[in-house]
Amino acid sequence: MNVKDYMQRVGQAARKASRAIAKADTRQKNQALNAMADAIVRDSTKLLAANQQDLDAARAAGLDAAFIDRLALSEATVASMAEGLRQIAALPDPVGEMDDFCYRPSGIQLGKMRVPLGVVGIIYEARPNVTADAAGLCLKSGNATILRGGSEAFHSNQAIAACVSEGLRVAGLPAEVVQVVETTDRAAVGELITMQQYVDVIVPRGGKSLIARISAEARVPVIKHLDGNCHVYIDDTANPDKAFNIAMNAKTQRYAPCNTMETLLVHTAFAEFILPRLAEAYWEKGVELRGCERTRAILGDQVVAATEDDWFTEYSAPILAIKVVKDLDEAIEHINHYGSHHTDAIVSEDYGRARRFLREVDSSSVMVNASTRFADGFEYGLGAEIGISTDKIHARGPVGLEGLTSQKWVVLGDGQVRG
Ligand SMILES: NC(=O)C1=CN([C@@H]2O[C@H](COP(=O)(O)OP(=O)(O)OC[C@H]3O[C@@H](n4cnc5c(N)ncnc54)[C@H](OP(=O)(O)O)[C@@H]3O)[C@@H](O)[C@H]2O)C=CC1
Ligand SMILES: N[C@@H](CCC(=O)OP(=O)(O)O)C(=O)O
Repeated sequence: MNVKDYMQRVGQAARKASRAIAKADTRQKNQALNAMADAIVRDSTKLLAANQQDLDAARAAGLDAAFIDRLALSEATVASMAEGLRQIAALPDPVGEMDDFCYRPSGIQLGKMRVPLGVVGIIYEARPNVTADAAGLCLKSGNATILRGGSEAFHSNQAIAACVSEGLRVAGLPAEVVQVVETTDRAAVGELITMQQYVDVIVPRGGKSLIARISAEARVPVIKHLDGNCHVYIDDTANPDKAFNIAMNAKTQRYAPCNTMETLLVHTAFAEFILPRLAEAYWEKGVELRGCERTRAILGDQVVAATEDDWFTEYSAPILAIKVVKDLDEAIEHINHYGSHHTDAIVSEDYGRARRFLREVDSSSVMVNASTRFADGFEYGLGAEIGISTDKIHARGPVGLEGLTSQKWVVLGDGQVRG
């Protein structure tokens, strides 16, 4: 396959399809979403067989447990993919919503209309459910999409793509509204991020290697969905049970997701009290601890000495960095310096400190007395999510339908001219 020619054809077709989907009515889009869900349920055996092919290859390649966990489909996850599409169908259609109308002194009436972005290219990890979620959200928000999932999920993604195509066909929409790239060649990513004439925005979901390439080569606007180096800061006013439960859940509920805590910060006046209880529970779950000098003084040599690199690291694994900090200022400074502007939480009963944390930590979700694992489109009531934007533009944090649209100005007059 000549990847350049192939991607040019994909881009051209997406641009054409974006015009059709932008004007499709809500009933037609919902029909497509429900038909996709029906096809996924009907073809679940085929989807699981395709996924098994991917899993066998991933295991043979020695990929780790967290990776396999992301890649694996089960009857339950296939059912929830279909359910996700039905939930997207049930959400209000944002396209064409008009608001903020007012009269200007000139007599014109001014407001805003919500519109699709156009063609959205999404590059994501080997997690097959993203194919269905992203296809559904882009469709409902009136966008055409080009999906490039992780190569290890190739067979699963192609099987899901067949169900998506069927849904589009049943609703009489062009098949090119959702295209799943049919090659694992990374040259396709290079094309996707430079086709300004066909692609309006790129959503890269991934880690360091993807970030490096996007930063160096992208010519299309980007909404970055990058790594999650998330923190929990336990203040000395924290309720001990809340602190314990949140710190455990944020690290151990699942190790791979980007909203999992990677560094725990603890106020110096609370460290001797809370750290031994936490460490025991982490060790029981097999979590390796890497700590600053003070942490090691409290917990002993079983804690590996943390290096400067640890504070920057997203382990995506049962490893946790721990740092004892002097006060809230040091915690905020640490998070803003070493973090990835994804999701950070404070555990505190002090209203003023909690408010400062919310205001001063520069991350897409800031939380008080809650686990970072809540940073998720479904948990936030968006139905599903494209991912978690670590950018600062209109789409920040979990991105759903609204994040896939923008607004244009609408002017209503009855003959006014500018004097
Ligand atoms: N903010 C968010 O919403 C999310 C963030 N993430 C982050 O993603 C990371 C985990 O995912 P991981 O599996 O490591 O993801 P990777 O970054 O390895 O891969 C993600 C996608 O990017 C592609 N890719 C990676 N490097 C390149 C490159 N140099 N050129 C072209 N394509 C490239 C991959 O393709 P290929 O298959 O060829 O490797 C894959 O499709 C973590 O850091 C996690 O926090 C994950 C999910 C959501
Ligand atoms: N928002 C999702 C996580 C998204 C994400 O991080 O994906 P991944 O890194 O592939 O596990 C959740 O909370 O499960």
